[in-house]
Amino acid sequence: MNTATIWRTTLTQLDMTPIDALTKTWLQDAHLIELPASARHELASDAPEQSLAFALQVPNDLACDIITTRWQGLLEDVMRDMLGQPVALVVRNSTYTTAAVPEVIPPVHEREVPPARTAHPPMRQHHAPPPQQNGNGYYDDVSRPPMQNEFSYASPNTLEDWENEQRANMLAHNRLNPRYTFGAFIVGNSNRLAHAASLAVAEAPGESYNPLFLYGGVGLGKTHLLHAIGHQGVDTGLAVLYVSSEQFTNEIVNAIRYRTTEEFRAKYRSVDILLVDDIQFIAGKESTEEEFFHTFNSLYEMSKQIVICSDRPPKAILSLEERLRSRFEWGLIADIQPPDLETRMAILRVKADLLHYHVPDEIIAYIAGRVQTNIRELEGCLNRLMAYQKLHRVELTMDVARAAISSLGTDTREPTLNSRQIAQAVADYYHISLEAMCGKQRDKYIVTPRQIAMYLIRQETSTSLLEIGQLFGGRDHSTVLHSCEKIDRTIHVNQTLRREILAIREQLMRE
Ligand SMILES: Nc1ncnc2c1ncn2[C@@H]1O[C@H](COP(=O)(O)OP(=O)(O)OP(=O)(O)O)[C@@H](O)[C@H]1O
Repeated sequence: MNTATIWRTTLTQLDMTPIDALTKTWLQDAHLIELPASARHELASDAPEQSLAFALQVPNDLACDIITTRWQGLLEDVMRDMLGQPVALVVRNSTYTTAAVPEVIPPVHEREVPPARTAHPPMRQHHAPPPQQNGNGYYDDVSRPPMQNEFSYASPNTLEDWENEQRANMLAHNRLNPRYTFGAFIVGNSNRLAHAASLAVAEAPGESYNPLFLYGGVGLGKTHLLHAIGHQGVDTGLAVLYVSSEQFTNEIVNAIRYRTTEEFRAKYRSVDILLVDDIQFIAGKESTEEEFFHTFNSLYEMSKQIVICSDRPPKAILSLEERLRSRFEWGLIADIQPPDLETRMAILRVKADLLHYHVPDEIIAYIAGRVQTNIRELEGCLNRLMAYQKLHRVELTMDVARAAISSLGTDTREPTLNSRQIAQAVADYYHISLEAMCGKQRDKYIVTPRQIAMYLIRQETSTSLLEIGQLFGGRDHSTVLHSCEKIDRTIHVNQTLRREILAIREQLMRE
C-alpha cells in the first residue's frame, strides 16, 4: 500500500474522532511520506524499533505543534490498527527538510529537559517535544498565536476560540483516548463484570470498589475501560490522571534525578481518580513500588479512586511486594475473558457503522470467526479490509474479504479446513451420520444439513462445485449451486438458521 492510500484511509477513519474542524483541514492538506532509515533519529526515542516510520508534512508550524501534542498518539493508533504493525510518526512543517537541520543540534525530543511540572501532561507527551508551561498553566508551544499568513483556514477569532477549547480539553482530558468511552464499549459475557464495576466506579468514585483491579489478556479492553472511567470523571469535573506504569516509573526516575520528588508527590496526591495501566511492569522495581505504595496509601486514605489494570491477577504478579499485592486485593478484582462470537460480531458491527462502512453480516461473521482472542486484531482486520477494498476498488464480497484477511499476519486463523471436516462438523451439529448426509436420502432433517454443508464448503474452501457434488453422492454442479444459493438467501431472513451456521463455523474455527 502506498503512503497516499495509507493516508487517505487514515483520514476516513478519523471521521469518528472528535478532532476539531480546523485540525481536520490541516490533516486533509497533509502529506504522509515514508521516513528513510537515515532520518529515524527524528522519531521519539521510545518509538519501537520495528515500527513503520513516517513523516507527516503539515501546512504550518501551528498545525505541527497541535497535531504533535494533541493528536499524534491517535494517528499512530489508527495507522497501527490499519497496517497491523506499530507506527511511529514525526510531524513536520512541510517546509522542513532533513538536510536543513544542523547536525550539532539533536532533535528536540532527545534533548534532556526536566520533567514538565504539570498534573495534566498532554496526550502522548513522550512523542512530543516537552511542552513548557507559562504562568497560566497553559503550554506555551501550543498557545502561541499564529504568524500572520501562517494559515488561511480560520479567522483569528475562530482560532482563539479553538485554542481556548483545545487548552481546556488538553488540560482536562490529558492522555485519554477520545474513542475509549463507555458508549463505545460492547458488553458481553466475557467482560460484563469488568464493565459493571468500571461503571460503578465512574459513577461514584472512591465509594464502591477501591481499588478496582481489572485484568485480562492482550487487546481485550482493559485500557478502554480505564479511559472510559477517566472520561466520565473529567466530565463530572474531577481531576483524573491516567498513567502507564512505565510512565510512572519514568517520572519517578526523573523526579529523583532532578530533585523534584515533592512535585511528583503533590501531582499524584492531588487527583480524584488515578488510573494505572499495565501495573505488572512495576513489579521488581524497588523505588517505583515504594513510591507507588505511598501514593496508593495517600489516595486510599482520602477515599480517592484507584483503578489498576494488568495482564494477570495480583497473585500472579510474582515479584510484586506482598504489601502492594494485598492492597490490590482490597477492592474488587474483575477479569476480562476473550469475547464470544456474538460479542466479536457486535464489536465489528459497531465499528463498521462508526466508519459508515457497510459490511454484510456474512463477512462480519467471517472476520469474527477468524480472530478469536484479541479485539485489537479484530478491529485491525476490519481496517485492513476497508483499506484493501479501497485500494483495489472492488465490491465487498466474501472473496475480497478472504483475500484481504488472508494477507494478515499470524494472529488470524487461516482456513486450513477441508471439505470432509466441514461435512463432519455439520453432521455432528445436527446429530446425523456423515454417511446419511452424503447419501441419497431426501428427508428434510437430512436435506437442510446437506445444503448447509455444501454452502459452508463453498464458503470456506476452494473446492469446486463438481467436487462438492461428488462428495455428496455424485450430485451435479447445478444442484450444489442451487443449495448454496438457497442457504445464502435463507440466512438473510431466518435468524435461527443464521445462528446455527455461526455456531458450526465457530466450532470449526476452534478445531
Ligand atoms: N468490549 C469492547 N467493545 C468495543 N471495543 C473494544 C472492546 N474491548 C476492546 N475494544 C477495543 O479493542 C482495542 C484494544 O483494547 P485495549 O487497548 O483496551 O486492550 P487492552 O486489554 O488494554 O490491551 P493491552 O493488554 O495490549 O494493553 C481498542 O481499540 C478497544 O477500543
